[in-house]
Amino acid sequence: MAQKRPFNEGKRHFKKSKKQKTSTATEGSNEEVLLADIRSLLKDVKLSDTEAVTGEEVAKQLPEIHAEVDVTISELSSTGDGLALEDGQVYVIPFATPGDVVTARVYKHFEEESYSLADFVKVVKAGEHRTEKPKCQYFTKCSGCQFQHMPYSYQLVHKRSIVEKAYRNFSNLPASAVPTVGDTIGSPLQYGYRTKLTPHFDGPPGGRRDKRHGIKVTWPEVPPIGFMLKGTRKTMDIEDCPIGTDAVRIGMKKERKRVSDNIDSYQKGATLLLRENTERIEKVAGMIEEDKETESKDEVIEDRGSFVHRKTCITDHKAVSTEYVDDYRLDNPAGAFFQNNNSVLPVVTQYIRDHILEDSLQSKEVANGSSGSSPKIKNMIDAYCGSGFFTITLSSMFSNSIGIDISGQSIDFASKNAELNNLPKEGTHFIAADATHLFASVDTEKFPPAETVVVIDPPRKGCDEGFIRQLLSYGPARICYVSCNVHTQARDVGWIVGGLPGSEKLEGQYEIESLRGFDFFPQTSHVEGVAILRRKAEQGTSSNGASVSNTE
Ligand SMILES: C[S@@+](CC[C@H](N)C(=O)[O-])C[C@H]1O[C@@H](n2cnc3c(N)ncnc32)[C@H](O)[C@@H]1O
Repeated sequence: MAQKRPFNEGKRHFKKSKKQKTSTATEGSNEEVLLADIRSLLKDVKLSDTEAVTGEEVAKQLPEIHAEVDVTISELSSTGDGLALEDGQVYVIPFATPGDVVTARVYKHFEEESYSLADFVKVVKAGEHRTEKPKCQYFTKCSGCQFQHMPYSYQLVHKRSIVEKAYRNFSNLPASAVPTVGDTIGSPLQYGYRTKLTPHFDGPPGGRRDKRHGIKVTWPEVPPIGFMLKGTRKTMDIEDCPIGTDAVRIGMKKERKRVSDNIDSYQKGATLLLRENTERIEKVAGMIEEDKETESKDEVIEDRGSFVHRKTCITDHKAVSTEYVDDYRLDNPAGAFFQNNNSVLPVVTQYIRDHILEDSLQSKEVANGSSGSSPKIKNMIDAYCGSGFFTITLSSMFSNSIGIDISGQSIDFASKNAELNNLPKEGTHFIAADATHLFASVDTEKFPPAETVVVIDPPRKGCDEGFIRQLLSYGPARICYVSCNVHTQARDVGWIVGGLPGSEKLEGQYEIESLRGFDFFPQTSHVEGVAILRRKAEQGTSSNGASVSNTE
């Protein structure tokens, strides 16, 4: 049992501060995001009396490494950790909530940056947001989830603040340029939502050396198969993961058994794929009851109105997985990127449909049922399109679309998906290339910027400057930027609105119309950001491109 010890008690647990090298954070990384939160928490801390008197920085007394301290959590960081401020040092402790008093075991000091990393040991006194019984037996050990002990409503409130802070800390924009962040839209499923899990196992001790020397690798025992043990590089054994869908959880049990039974056939560690696959069958009377009776242990039957969804788990990276978003069918290479929370996808696509044209002449016409002139925005460019998720689910709104993705395999599937969903061939095109080459391929006669919306959904690192520069030169009427990393999204949106360094003439063309998070990842600290931007009206022109008279 960890010993309870109030913070700062007992000198033997403290050591003199030594200068340590500061972390080398990259843009949008966890370290950088955490540092921004730490700096803002420290900002209000006044200099200690001694510092004020001597003008010298006095070496701080910090707990010895591995010492246990009791601290009070004052806030949650954007990385999902509890932050406690004690004597000018911030303690970063996972699995804690604001108001908690927790015992934590310190394992690393960053003295220049005035923060320390610590493992969560136990709750001494629960804060008001620690109300939920975690559904997973591995919670606080596995590194996958951070929030199972918090009510879902509070998770959403916290995720809104993550979006707010991202734009405050990383967009470089004045507060006046950032609209009020909307409430986070929740996921219909808060557990049982992940359609893909990738547990792994490590090779046996000495396995690499044996392999190098041509010796057959031997396994003294079946290794732990699961996810990372929090705060370590070790894999922990995980039998079940309640954020996975039922089909994926069934697959996990089967795969674990298969690997255990065949461990000697592996020469090294491996990552396993568990990807849900859906077969949609038209429902006939009595089918559900019949299917439930004959339902095998490997499948899950779901009643979807006029259809039945038969769900199974794919483990072969090269197989094709199918899922449905509303009535759109999306096929994908099972091992390639596809959104992981199917339950929230109809919600986000409907939101984008409702807002992508807002404020334009077109949306007013649609709302009034009038159609004096032809709709203004007719085209969509889907940058970082993967297997065409946005092109396909938004296709009813546009007559022309073009998608680009660096993965040739995803582009092949995007074309197949367009066909599967009956998108018009002449109006739908996909290119396999780096997104930076996108605008060179866009025919501005077919895609006039004033009649085009660009949807951007890049990987976590965001877009690069080259892409943003070309986007600004092209100048579409509207931009919808979707991202699983709101920090790099904030940086990129900052460039789009405020201009890139050295591109002064492209500054100030855009304004942010709306910003909000969607909870694609319940129980974790991740949030998906959706930012809608519009091109500002040029002088003498309204935002919808119509001429504006200067006379009343
Ligand atoms: C977050 S995924 C989005 C995919 C798709 N929009 C969806 O929702 O399924 C990001 C995509 O960016 C692609 N990608 C990564 N780097 C790229 C680049 N430099 N140019 C174009 N596509 C890129 C990846 O292949 C991946 O499909």
